[in-house]
Amino acid sequence: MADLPGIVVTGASGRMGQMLVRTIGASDKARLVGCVERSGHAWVGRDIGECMGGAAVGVVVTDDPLEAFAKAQAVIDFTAPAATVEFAALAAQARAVHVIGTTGLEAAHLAKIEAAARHAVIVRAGNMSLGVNLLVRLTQKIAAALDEDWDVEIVEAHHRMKVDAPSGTALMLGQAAAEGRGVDLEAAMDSGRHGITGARKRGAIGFAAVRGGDIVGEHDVIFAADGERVILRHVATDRAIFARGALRAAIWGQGAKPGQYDMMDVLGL
Ligand SMILES: NC(=O)c1ccc[n+]([C@@H]2O[C@H](COP(=O)([O-])OP(=O)(O)OC[C@H]3O[C@@H](n4cnc5c(N)ncnc54)[C@H](O)[C@@H]3O)[C@@H](O)[C@H]2O)c1
Ligand SMILES: O=C(O)C1=N[C@H](C(=O)O)CCC1
Repeated sequence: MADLPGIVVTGASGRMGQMLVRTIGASDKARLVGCVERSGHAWVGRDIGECMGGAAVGVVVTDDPLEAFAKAQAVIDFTAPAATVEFAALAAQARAVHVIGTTGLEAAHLAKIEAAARHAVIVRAGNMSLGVNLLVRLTQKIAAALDEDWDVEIVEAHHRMKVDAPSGTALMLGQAAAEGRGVDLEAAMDSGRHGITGARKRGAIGFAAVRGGDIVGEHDVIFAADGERVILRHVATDRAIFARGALRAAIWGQGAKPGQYDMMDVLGL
């Protein structure tokens, strides 16, 4: 047991944090060695098992990430952009693999993560599920096969608490469509239409976001031409798919050289 990779979960009280604690607890390939929450959070100083309504598991939630990371071989991080940037530097200092699921990262955040990856293994993906990563590959292939008579639209739906849009997954799918077509996503992106928008620009890659209720995550990639449509769809019904992917990435990262990787590397897609 002691030779299994030790994992720290950041944002342990969150929707993904709790799912990760359960997934690692049930795994025979890794062990939970730490849980981090923000300072002032009611769970800090308490056993994570009891916080989640069960028996004590011997892991006390801390607000000191460096102390927690020092005991770990990997950090799994589904929190918020500012926290993730801080954790990237600390995980590199502790020589722990950093698995980043956090979305909504902007250019300045990504530059700091890239800097940390010079000294450490970082696996980052806007979606850690096998199904979505397959969909990304399919999107790239279909976009490469179809010309600009086929309009690409990405429609995503998530729960009412999600704070970023387009979703990380939608951006991965948009990037795949842009790569398939050999264009730059930033130049082709048309997101959040409103008002008198004018007719659709040829070659645009459109994004639309739905937010409501407890939707775990749904993504459609629509290729629409005159007279026909191709629609690729992924529907997540359980956050366990993201947690399983993240744990697989943490274990895979143990043998890797410093650098930044994604789930395509982990899954061999
Ligand atoms: N990549 C994927 O597969 C995937 C899947 C699901 C969610 N996500 C992303 O993961 C992130 C979290 O999603 P969620 O639904 O769990 O959100 P959430 O709001 O339920 O959880 C976030 C947690 O992070 C904690 N946190 C914030 N700042 C912190 C800090 N400085 N130190 C320690 N903890 C801190 C919060 O207190 C909270 O408990 C979002 O960016 C979301 O888009 C990614
Ligand atoms: O619940 C979320 O938030 C999710 N975020 C990821 C995204 O932004 O695509 C993955 C799906 C769930």
